Amino acid sequence: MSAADDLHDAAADEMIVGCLDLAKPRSFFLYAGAGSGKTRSLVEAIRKVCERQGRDLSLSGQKIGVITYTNAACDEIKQRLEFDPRVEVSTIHAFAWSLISGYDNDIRGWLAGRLLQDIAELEEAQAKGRAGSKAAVDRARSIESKQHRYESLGSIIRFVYSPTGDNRTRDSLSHAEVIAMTADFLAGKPGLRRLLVTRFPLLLIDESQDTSRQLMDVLLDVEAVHRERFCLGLFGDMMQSIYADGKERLAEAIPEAWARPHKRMNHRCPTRVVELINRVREDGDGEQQLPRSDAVAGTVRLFVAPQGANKPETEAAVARRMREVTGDVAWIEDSDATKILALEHMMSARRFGFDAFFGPLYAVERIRTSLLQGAGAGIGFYTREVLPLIEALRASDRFAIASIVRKTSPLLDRKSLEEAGEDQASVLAAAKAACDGLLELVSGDAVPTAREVLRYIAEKRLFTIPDVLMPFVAPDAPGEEGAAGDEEEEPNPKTELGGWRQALEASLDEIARYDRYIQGASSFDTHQGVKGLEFPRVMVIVSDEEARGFMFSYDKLFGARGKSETDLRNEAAGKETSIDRTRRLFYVTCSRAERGLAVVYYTDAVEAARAVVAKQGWFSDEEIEIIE
Ligand SMILES: Nc1ncnc2c1ncn2[C@@H]1O[C@H](COP(=O)(O)OP(=O)(O)OP(=O)(O)O)[C@@H](O)[C@H]1O
Repeated sequence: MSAADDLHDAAADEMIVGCLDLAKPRSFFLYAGAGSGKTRSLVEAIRKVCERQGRDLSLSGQKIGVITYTNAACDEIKQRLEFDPRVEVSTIHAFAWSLISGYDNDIRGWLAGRLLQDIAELEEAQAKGRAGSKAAVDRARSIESKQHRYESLGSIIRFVYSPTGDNRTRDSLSHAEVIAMTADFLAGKPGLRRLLVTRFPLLLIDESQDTSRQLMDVLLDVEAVHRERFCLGLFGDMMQSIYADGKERLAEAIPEAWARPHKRMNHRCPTRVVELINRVREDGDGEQQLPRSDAVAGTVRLFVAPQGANKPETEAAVARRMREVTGDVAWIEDSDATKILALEHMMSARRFGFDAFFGPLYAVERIRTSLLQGAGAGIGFYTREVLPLIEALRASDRFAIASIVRKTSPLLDRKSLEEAGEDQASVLAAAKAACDGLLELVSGDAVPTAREVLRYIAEKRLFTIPDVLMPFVAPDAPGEEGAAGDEEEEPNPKTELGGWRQALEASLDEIARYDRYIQGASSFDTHQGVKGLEFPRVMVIVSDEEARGFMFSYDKLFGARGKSETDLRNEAAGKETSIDRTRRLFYVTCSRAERGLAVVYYTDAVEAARAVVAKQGWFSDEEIEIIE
């Protein structure tokens, strides 16, 4: 270990600690690339503040607030701070809810307005659409469900929300609602702003490049109004902004008055990888990093393969070649030791066989982020209730079965048991019969579709059906499917309803595979899944054809294809282009590597691609190989 390297960016850390002064707070925006130890800086700065001003915090009952991107990051930081009670670490959702929970009348009013607006929009679409079509039936059901929720608002005394779990009952709020509501309340209620800055005079946000733009905008406003007594500290890296709901051009929105600490050393990557990511970043914001003086040299290779190649075989050949080049046998002998990163989720979905479920939902912009996080009531219904129950049933794990069913099944809720009175045995028998039937349904030769399972569960009342899935509980009325040749109005696949309608036709197995993927339990992953993580060996798969090319283009990033008219238009208007997005994805994935990095580039014209990549200079001639 080189102590000088450890201390290379000490000035930035000192600046951050200086900003976190309760008596004279100053907001800051940390500028630092991959592997620069941002999380470490955050934890160390908080430790110092607690040492110096912890007593003041305890006396005033104030706290240092830390907002993380994932629950895993939240737990990690809490642990590293030894669960210090003066620090409140939470995800953005939990943080937002901690601010607004209890304001039930305001929540009711906000929801009423939102539901009426949604209903009006659906009715307008209904008036324009074709009566009797699938889309019209879905819309009618959605209107009915929203109307029902609207009517029940008056009877709700206390709204509930669970940042980690799933909201199911009529008094519960969704993730998106809590975020939108908090942003609106903070914007319109000066009292709530004051409460925020009094409770959390120091508020730090990790991965701020991907924090919901609605909340980021309003927090920047709060900071501007309460600058004298509030420090907003933003940690993150704009080059690693990979979710669509983050605030674009956050760095440019930072006020002059803020401090801008800067970290330059990369503590994670080998020298060769640092060189590569510096080149990738050159045309982005130009930020350049230094490798540690004790960093290993590391190995980087770009393998060019034809688009029509057998992909699993090609990738196995790449691993063999990496073993040869590096002498590191783990490339092939330990399949879990290499992280294979598809830059686009659909590529993973096709490889793992969960695309029929994932594809239609992924196409719906509004729910994309929660889909990738495995969140949302519809997803949770399957991944946190149905699948665990089936697993427990298959294992005949009576304890697990009972605990899952007891937790959320309406069959066994207090009301049902009370109503049954003396006859509770029959209620339990009904639950058992429902479980046995479910096991039978999923044990046949043909795996049932997600919708078949949904309908079974609704019929037996085994679990409460979340609102989003309610329209699919009843069978489609005759004619809804649309006779052959009939020009029925198709449900709009861009809507949540249209997405779910298609996704539910996938087999239940697909949802199980989707779940494993989202949990990071496979050796495959993507940039989203590996955010903040590091691995010894990384294989990055890039393939425009597979990635469908509408959001990203590696051919353009590597220079094999010219910019489109849209790219040029966006560039001229100062807007983000597909090349910018692709560059950030590539940066995130490459910068995870601690030793070896293999990039597998599938393309139509192998020789031509090799020539342009060599000309671009990111990889040397020796580092580029063609795999036939
Ligand atoms: N000052 C330091 N001295 C030694 N090691 C460090 C230092 N700072 C960070 N590290 C190590 O470098 C690696 C990267 O740190 P960390 O994950 O905090 O970086 P990051 O900036 O959050 O990365 P990214 O943005 O790429 O996710 C970790 O293994 C961490 O332990």
